[in-house]
Amino acid sequence: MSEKLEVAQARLLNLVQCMPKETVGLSESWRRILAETVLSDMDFPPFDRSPLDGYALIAKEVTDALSDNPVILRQVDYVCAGDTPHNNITPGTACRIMTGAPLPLGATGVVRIEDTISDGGMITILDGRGTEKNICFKGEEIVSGEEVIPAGTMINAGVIGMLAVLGKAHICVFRKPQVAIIATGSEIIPADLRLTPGKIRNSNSYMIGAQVMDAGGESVFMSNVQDDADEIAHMLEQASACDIVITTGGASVGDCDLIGEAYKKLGIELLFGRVSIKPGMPVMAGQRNGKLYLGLSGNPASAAISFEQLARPVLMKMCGHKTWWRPRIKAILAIPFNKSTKAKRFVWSRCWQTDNGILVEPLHLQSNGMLKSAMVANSLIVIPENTPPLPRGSKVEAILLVNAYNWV
Ligand SMILES: Nc1nc2c(c(=O)[nH]1)N[C@H]1C(S)=C(S)[C@@H](COP(=O)(O)OP(=O)(O)OC[C@H]3O[C@@H](n4cnc5c(N)ncnc54)[C@H](O)[C@@H]3O)O[C@H]1N2
Ligand code: MOO
Repeated sequence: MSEKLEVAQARLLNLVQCMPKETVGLSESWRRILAETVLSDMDFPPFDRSPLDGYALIAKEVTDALSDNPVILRQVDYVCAGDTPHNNITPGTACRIMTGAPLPLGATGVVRIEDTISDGGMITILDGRGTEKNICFKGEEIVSGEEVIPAGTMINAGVIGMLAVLGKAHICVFRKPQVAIIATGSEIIPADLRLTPGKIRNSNSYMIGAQVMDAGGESVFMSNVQDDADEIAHMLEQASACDIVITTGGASVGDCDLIGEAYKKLGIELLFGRVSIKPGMPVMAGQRNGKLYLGLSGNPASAAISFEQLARPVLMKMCGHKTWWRPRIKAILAIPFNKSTKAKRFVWSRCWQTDNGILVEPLHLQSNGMLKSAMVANSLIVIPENTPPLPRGSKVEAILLVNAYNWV
């Protein structure tokens, strides 16, 4: 009996929790998930500053200044970014100021350098309009005490920059789950070896390893093993120091499909043995002492889809993400999809925006042993169970193969 996908997902998600916390340096924090809410202990900017290279002055003195009606001021100071002003601005005076430098006391605006002429310490203002807007005010972005970044945020480039602004050189994040990856199959050889008759190179470990990293986990590559239940059990045991153990191959019903037998040998309790999806139906999950074991199909495209649907949400939860699911869109089939669908089907596809909505095109090669479509897909069409062939123009749902962090 095949488990329904949603039931299988719920069972796995119930089994795992968010990882413990650890502290990392800022430069190692990209793509990690914040485990603390970050407060600011200061205003930002920390002082009123100039957004321009120009002259700080009293704005209302130059409001009407134009080239045929210039205002002449006396320069009393000079301040670069990193300096502090020495003199206050009083009526009739100005301070030459650089971008990012603190505004002198008394200044209420800045005129850009291109709108001035400097001659012997006297500054002619040729255009003073809008001068009062040329100030970045203390605290205009962040006020002291503010909660700037909530726990659970994924640290993208913007967040990393903000953490530096706030002086957070070390931050508390959730540990990355370690995922052991074992390719099983007597036909499998490492990617760097010459092919001999009957053998194929192990592509699954590399592909699943990349999917693990994309979901925020750390891939631990174990040696490949032959179709031998004792050998598989031995490798599973070795791998069980990791947080999750994923195998590929041997998940179906053939004489050489021995993952189930290896689970039995180790006392791993089977959670389910098949899931009602195409591709990826042969996929098993087990648990021992609260640790999750996932047996993905050997067929690369099936393994990739099972990983997407079952392992990825689990890893997203363990990593501390608030959203475990990729974004979904409604789209229109650009070409027919001629197969009928019994079990829920995921179809590698490309979608694009048009003036009349989003169109989506199933890719040509969809076989469970092929990877060409997975290389170029930007989406997966989701076809519900018991759906007849779909004509061009049908409305379908698709999962976007992008990360949802900035989407919802
Ligand atoms: N009688 C039945 N036979 C099959 C069924 C079924 O329901 N009844 N299901 C089919 C489906 S669907 C799939 S998918 C496969 C799944 O088989 P396994 O998960 O047991 O995987 P294997 O047999 O070990 O390998 C399948 C295929 O993938 C190649 N492979 C395996 N490992 C790798 C790797 N690391 N890198 C690249 N390619 C790999 C392997 O050589 C096989 O060609 O079962 C069907 N059969
Ligand atoms: O279920 Mo198999 O994984 O169709 O391709």
